[in-house]
Amino acid sequence: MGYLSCNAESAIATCDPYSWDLSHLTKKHKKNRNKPFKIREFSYLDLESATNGFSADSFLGKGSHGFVYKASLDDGKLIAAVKKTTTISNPSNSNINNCNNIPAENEIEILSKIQNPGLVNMLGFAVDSQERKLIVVEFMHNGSLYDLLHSDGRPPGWARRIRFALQIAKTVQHLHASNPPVIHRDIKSSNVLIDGNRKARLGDFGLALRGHVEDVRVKCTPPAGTLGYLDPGYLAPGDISTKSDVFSFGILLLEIISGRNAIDMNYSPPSVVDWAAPLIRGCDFAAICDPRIGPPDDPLVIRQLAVLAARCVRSTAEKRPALSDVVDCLRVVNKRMASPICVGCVGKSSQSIKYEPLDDITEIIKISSDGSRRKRKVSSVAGVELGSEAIGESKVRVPGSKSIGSISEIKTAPSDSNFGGNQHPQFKRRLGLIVKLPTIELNGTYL
Ligand SMILES: Nc1ncnc2c1ncn2[C@@H]1O[C@H](COP(=O)(O)OP(=O)(O)OP(=O)(O)O)[C@@H](O)[C@H]1O
Repeated sequence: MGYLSCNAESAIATCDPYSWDLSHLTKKHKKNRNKPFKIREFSYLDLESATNGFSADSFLGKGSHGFVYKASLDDGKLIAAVKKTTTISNPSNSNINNCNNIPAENEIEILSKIQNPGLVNMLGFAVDSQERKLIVVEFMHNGSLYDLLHSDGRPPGWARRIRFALQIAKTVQHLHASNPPVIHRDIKSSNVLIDGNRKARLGDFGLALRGHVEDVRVKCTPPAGTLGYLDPGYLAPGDISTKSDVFSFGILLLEIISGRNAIDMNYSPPSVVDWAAPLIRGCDFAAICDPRIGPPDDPLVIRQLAVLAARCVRSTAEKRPALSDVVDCLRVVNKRMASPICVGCVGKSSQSIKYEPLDDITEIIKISSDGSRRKRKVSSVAGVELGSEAIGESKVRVPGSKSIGSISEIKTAPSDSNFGGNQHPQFKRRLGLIVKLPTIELNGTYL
């Protein structure tokens, strides 16, 4: 069994043109930075036997690029998850400057350079006889946030939801603050996994980009992401920025608050943004709360969460907050959750409370309280095929939206006068099918 042993700095020094800027790390992180992390090269046979021949019993789930299995390695001392990709590797794709790395190659390349307690870290990899990559990552004992939010089991309460949101925000902030920055591009609840300590970790770096936005490699990579979470302003390679992750995080936050899918045909409108926007604008914060748990006791908590989500999904990327601001805000909310609330507030609906203006957000909420939308475009998903799933009829639920892989296949549809004149063309074509992204236009802002 081979080992590729390196610590963060030497890994970067040897495999990468960038140097790893550690200046932003905390004392604790700095202590860990010299701790080497090992990327092991497993043999295919090891993984085959560790998963009982990739048996149904070991099967954990299916993604757009392959299957995930639970593996028992090192005589049962190491429990891991093995991601078996279905995409055959093309040797010409493994070039470090290639803009169209297949997800498995990309994930290995990025995760071999970054390790963080907030990530589903890579332990190693293997290659099968057909040159397909298998990625071995830390096993997450408590499944995905998607399953936690959308399964029939007991739904998580507010304290847990806010903790999860804060943990993920901190991890994404860390990625964005790295040198060079890492843009995840596929933040969504099925890529948030819950570990044995009930901590939310971010996984699936198949679409992630590591580099500065002006780097050729980043600049020439086609847009990618998951429908429902994808920044509507991210239409061309050059549109990429960390703010696209902020948009996806905003959708995730709305999902955490409401317990509904990013796109759900059982709701009208199906897009969580279109659905939540008028309610937040009308200060009807209770209406966006997951009905299974109702609003939090402290109405200021839901107000701050809702307004934060609204800021993250603004259509103008520059107006969205940076992840560091998101972390600050969630820290305040998290602290508030832990502190005793004012007795007089309990039981009142959030609408009956008089709010003190917080900051510029108040202005966002005031834009329209009657729910009317100027320049509004009706949002829906029509005849979209995502992986093996076909969505098109109403009453169809989208079970954990699948990533649209490095979507060189997605091309802006030919301009159509009905949808022209808008800064974000609304329609995209994927494999000949028309995909309409969920967007709202209200004088250039979402809310
Ligand atoms: N490290 C892990 N530990 C435990 N379960 C995992 C792990 N990684 C993935 N899974 C399970 O396998 C499922 C599929 O994961 P995968 O990352 O391949 O796809 P996805 O995120 O659901 O979809 P997509 O590939 O479109 O992003 C997850 O939803 C999760 O239930």
